[in-house]
Amino acid sequence: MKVLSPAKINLFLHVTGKRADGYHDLFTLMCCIGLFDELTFELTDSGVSVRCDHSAVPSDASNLAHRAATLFFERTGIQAGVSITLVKHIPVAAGLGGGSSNAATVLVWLNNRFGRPLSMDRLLEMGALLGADVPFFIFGRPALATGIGNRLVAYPLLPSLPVVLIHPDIPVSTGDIYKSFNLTLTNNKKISTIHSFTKQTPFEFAKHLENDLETVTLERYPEIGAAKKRLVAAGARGVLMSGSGPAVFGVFKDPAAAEQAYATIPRQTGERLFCATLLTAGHTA
Ligand SMILES: C[C@@](CO)(OP(=O)(O)O)[C@H](O)COP(=O)(O)OP(=O)(O)OC[C@H]1O[C@@H](n2ccc(N)nc2=O)[C@H](O)[C@@H]1O
Ligand SMILES: Nc1ncnc2c1ncn2[C@@H]1O[C@H](COP(=O)(O)OP(=O)(O)O)[C@@H](O)[C@H]1O
Repeated sequence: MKVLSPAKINLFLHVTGKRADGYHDLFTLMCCIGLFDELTFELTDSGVSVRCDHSAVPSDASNLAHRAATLFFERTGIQAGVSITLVKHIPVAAGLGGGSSNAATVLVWLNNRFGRPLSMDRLLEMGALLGADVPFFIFGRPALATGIGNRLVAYPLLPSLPVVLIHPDIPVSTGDIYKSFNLTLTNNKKISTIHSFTKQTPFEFAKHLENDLETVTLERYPEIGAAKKRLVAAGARGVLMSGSGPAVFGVFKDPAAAEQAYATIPRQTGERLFCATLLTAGHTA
């Protein structure tokens, strides 16, 4: 049984506070895009195993797909196992949520396969134990997220536009970026502006695309700013880094403009480009 597991982008990401546990509170708009990993499931009598073709992704019990399946069997008490084959197409540690998406896909698939022993609320709770982005992928629709990214409200007003992604070949650790983030640099001006954006506010690409974590990454990795400039030069209506980076995306007015940009943007060594569409109608894991 083959299932697709999508990437996400953050159309805005505001860091609104730092919590006692070291995590950061966010206000972010997330949407899946049509760039997918592939998971194949085979049910077994017992045990969990994961095979993954990507050298930067573990195949042992630390793989997020493995952790998700183990958690599912532990929490439900179901006596069975699963063998998962994972083919990665989503760049790893890119700010595109690939591992979190895989974990969500596993939880939702197993839950459906075993007759839904877990409610949506339970699934969301379990997802949050695996990673801050996992609940969003379980939720499955464009969403405004608060808390550490786990309190979700559907956002229905995103137009289904195409994006071109550039993934510069730079290793970026989400934890490191948050650790270096200076809350006071970005926070003061914001709180009222941020809270005026609700699920009824139409999204304006010229106005709302903003990611506080760029204050860390653009300074540290000039390649990210340079990639944004190439997207602008190729005609993007707006450009932004996704999540903690290093992937950046440009939003284009139609598929032809995106394909033209994808074909003509000059590539740097090691970098990968992708064309994908915002999955505004949601996706099913
Ligand atoms: C930045 C975002 C935006 O969507 O995405 P990515 O760049 O990872 O895709 C998320 O906040 C990342 O979510 P996720 O990648 O699931 O984070 P986790 O594995 O839970 O956390 C990795 C580390 O980042 C820090 N962290 C994460 C989330 C958060 N709201 N505040 C934090 O300070 C913590 O130090 C944590 O140990
Ligand atoms: N199934 C998985 N897919 C991708 N990365 C995984 C997976 N399981 C564990 N990881 C690890 O999680 C880290 C973050 O990967 P990923 O989810 O792709 O990035 P991001 O947090 O930037 O969205 C990587 O260091 C990777 O080795």
